[in-house]
Amino acid sequence: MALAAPRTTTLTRSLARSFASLHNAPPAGKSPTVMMNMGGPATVPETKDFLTNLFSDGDLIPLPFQRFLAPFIAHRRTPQIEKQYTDIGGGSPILHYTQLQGEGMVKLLDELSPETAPHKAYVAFRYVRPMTEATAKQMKADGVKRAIAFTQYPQYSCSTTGSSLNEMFRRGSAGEAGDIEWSVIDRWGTHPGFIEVRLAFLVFRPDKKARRSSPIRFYLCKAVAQNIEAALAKFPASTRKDTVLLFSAHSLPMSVVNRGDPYILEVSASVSAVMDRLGHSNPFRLVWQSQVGPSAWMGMQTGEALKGLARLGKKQVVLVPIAFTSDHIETLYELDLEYAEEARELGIEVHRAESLNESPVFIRALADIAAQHLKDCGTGKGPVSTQFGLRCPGCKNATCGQQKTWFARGGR
Ligand SMILES: C=CC1=C(C)c2cc3[nH]c(cc4nc(cc5[nH]c(cc1n2)c(C)c5CCC(=O)O)C(CCC(=O)O)=C4C)c(C)c3C=C
Ligand code: FES
Ligand SMILES: [Fe+2]
Repeated sequence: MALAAPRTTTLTRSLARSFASLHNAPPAGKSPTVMMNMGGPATVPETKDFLTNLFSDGDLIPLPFQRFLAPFIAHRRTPQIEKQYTDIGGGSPILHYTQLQGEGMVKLLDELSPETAPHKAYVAFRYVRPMTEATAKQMKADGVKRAIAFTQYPQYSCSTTGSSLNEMFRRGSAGEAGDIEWSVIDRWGTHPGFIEVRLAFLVFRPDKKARRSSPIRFYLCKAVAQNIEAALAKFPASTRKDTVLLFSAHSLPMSVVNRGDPYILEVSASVSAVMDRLGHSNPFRLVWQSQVGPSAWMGMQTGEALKGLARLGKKQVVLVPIAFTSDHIETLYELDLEYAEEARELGIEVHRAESLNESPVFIRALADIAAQHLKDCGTGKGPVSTQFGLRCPGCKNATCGQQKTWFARGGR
């Protein structure tokens, strides 16, 4: 079902997924926006609940006797993961950055899309507070009538974005979020940008070169590329060009890849776009990290790749997290503490490209993506993308089908 032109407004966005609302402003005249993501334990004692919720999610990890096995596995894994969260400063910063990005985004959105202003960001996490259920109830209490489910995972996987949308579908179709008209921003790893919206900004940019190049095509990639350039600058100018860019993304089990999940392709497309933006200044590879459990996962593994590069005589590496927009245990612990240290022992100098975190370029990109989405909805392009409608050819999960139909009808 196509959405009508945005008359009033409610928008809600956040990081991993968000929801924006349009037509009728809620009672206080606010325009709610929700941002959705997996979340991480903000404090160490929340680790066990986080892991229990994560291992209970059949869309992420289908387990036999899941209700019993999930708490058991979580209990066994908790001490090790608690130690990791302690080592990175006492918890995951995902909530902090998601709130910050959401607030920054809606401020810009008020300027970019005044006809749907004022906008407000909600956060809906999958495994920790604020959980999707609680956010849905809050939106109902706030009287939200129109919302955008805005994934904060740039690249789509059914185990991440798909799982969050399934959960919002379960809550929404049960009436827990109230009577909301939904639309979805489902992926944006190489978002084409918003030519019209960007134009004013580009005209006033001091950087004339950028004005005629293509920041409007790869604005997100520009944000990533800036952080790579900053990391590259830490190497001596004489050897900088020999530095290997090692893009590292969370891996996927091969069972997920082999049922036709789009994530691997989409992460690859992001890497390709970033390298285009960098003018292919350096050699690069895309590798995969954070495998869990004994099954086969997508490789090559990041740790093995570093060992291989050392064997091949490489002396300089920039590690680039490419599939998540803020710091988390995989960047702060696995990349910074584990892999970087191992690499140094192997004789490689390693610097990590910073995560997007508070990057104003990135927050601007989020606002552009939402503004363009609202505009598209207003011109009858419909509440979901064309790609969103296609299930994985190997999908046997009935909820995926119901969820896609429900969102394609605007949450009806
Ligand atoms: C794009 C990002 C991610 C994908 C894809 C993904 C798939 C995926 N993850 C697991 C299992 C675990 N993931 C865990 C933590 C975790 N995962 C991501 C991102 C993606 N996961 C992040 C950002 C985090 C950390 C959150 C934080 O620190 O704030 C964990 C918990 C940690 C641990 O026990 O090692 C598990 C377990 C699977 C099975 C999977 C694909 C099916
Ligand atoms: S697993 Fe991909 S659509 Fe169901
Ligand atoms: Fe994960």
